[in-house]
Amino acid sequence: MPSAVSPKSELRSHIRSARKAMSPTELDFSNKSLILAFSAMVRAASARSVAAYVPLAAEPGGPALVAALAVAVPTLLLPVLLPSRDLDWARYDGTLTPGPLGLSQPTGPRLGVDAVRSIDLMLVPALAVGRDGTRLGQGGGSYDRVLPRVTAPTIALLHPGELLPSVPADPHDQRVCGVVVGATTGYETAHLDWTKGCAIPHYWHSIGLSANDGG
Ligand SMILES: Nc1nc2c(c(=O)[nH]1)N(C=O)[C@@H](CNc1ccc(C(=O)N[C@@H](CCC(=O)O)C(=O)O)cc1)CN2
Ligand SMILES: Nc1ncnc2c1ncn2[C@@H]1O[C@H](COP(=O)(O)OP(=O)(O)OP(=O)(O)O)[C@@H](O)[C@H]1O
Repeated sequence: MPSAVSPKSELRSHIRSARKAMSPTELDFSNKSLILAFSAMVRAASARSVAAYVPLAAEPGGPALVAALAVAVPTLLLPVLLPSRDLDWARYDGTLTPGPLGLSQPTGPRLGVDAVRSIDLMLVPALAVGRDGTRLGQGGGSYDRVLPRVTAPTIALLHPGELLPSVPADPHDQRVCGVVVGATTGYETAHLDWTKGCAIPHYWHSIGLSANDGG
């Protein structure tokens, strides 16, 4: 008999449990190293407009991510979940309000689903990413709708252990260009990696992005 639990939901439960099991110190090290690494990427890219997300509990980046990005770029777009599960966008203006599914959302004017077409860099939430860039998200399919609109480099932030040889994929799944994997201890820096299918912008070689062949 086929299993009632899909490979994707099995992996989601596994990662969610692993995130819950991280100690406050591990979370803090990982989140700080991710913020440092992504801030370096923003500087190297001279990015002026970044789309990101407001991390849920234990999601990579943590509670300090939004404030750190807001001082690093003039325009920070954050998602607003639509009833269709597509994402609208609004500029972060210093205020957030509770939204559905425990999300915190921006309160400014909605810019429309196409606002991400003109950004310089996108941070994408993920539970896990495969070496070929395939991304496992929370299961709403939101970023599978969003990513085809984005021409800017798309980067997922991950905690240690969440970059996997492969993740279960459906035909609709969209890939990310790169991943930043947080460090477990205060002595390490986050590891930056590039996935198959995207050209590495030349300026990022200088900050230690390693390419791989997706294998
Ligand atoms: N921080 C963040 N914002 C985001 C997303 C995301 O993955 N993370 N999204 C990505 O598309 C969109 C919202 N979609 C979501 C779909 C499902 C769940 C969800 O199932 N949440 C779990 C709790 C997860 C947790 O705490 O880690 C739940 O409700 O039980 C959350 C967001 C837009 N904003
Ligand atoms: N482009 C799309 N348009 C409409 N529905 C879609 C699209 N892409 C995916 N979906 C729907 O979304 C559902 C969830 O997809 P999936 O499990 O890949 O989500 P996810 O990428 O993990 O979630 P998220 O992006 O919200 O974090 C799929 O079963 C599919 O029906």
